[in-house]
Amino acid sequence: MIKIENLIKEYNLVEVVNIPSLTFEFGESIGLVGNNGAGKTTLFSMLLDLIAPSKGTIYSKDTSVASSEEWKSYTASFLDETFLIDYLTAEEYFEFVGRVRGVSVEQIKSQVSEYSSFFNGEVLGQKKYIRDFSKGNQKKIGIVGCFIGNPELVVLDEPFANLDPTTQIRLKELIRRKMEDRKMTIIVSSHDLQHTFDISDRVILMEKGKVVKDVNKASGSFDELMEYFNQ
Ligand SMILES: Nc1ncnc2c1ncn2[C@@H]1O[C@H](COP(=O)(O)OP(=O)(O)OP(=O)(O)O)[C@@H](O)[C@H]1O
Repeated sequence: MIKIENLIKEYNLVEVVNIPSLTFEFGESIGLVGNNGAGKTTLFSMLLDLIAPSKGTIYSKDTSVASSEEWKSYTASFLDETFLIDYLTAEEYFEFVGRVRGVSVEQIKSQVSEYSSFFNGEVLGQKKYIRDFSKGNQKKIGIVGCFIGNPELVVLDEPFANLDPTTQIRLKELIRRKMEDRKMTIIVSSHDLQHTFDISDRVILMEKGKVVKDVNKASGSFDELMEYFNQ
């Protein structure tokens, strides 16, 4: 579904991403891990055409994301709270996102209601603007907004950060449920190795802009990744 070719991003002549070749298959759940500054967010930003690569191309369904808008119709992402519209209530935001994705108001309401346990009573019916929610609840709104309309590709940057332990566990269940029928590709970056391993078919480890490990959960082991971080 996603094909990365000869991708380089430089800032001030320093390479922060250098990925010669990488593919993500449709229906895969991919975890992206790596220490601070490894290049995870920069990679996501290029995948979502928020920044331009210095060299190379990212293809989504064989079309370059930098030269077409086609991928936007089946892709949803939440990198941080700047992706939200903070002067809307949560309900207004979901309605806005749903309308953009061609989902009817009734369907939006019904889809959003599926996440009531994830929201834990703190998001719906609060009569407050997104900017007035806590960071964790803003994150919940952003994550659920991604799933409205069941896009084919979901990109989440550090979705576990700022969430309380109960919500982290519920998020893992939610992602696993979403992946059950393999009709979605999910790419998640995280500093939480255990959570990443729990929800991913494949874990990719980045270091200084490069992919240094690409572990398939079926054949690789969690210990293999832990060893890297224990050095
Ligand atoms: N606009 C920019 N100008 C200069 N350097 C940048 C810019 N954006 C990112 N970088 C650098 O690129 C490198 C990769 O940053 P990036 O945010 O992608 O890492 P990350 O893996 O997401 O890190 P973290 O886990 O801390 O969020 C870092 O060294 C960062 O300082």
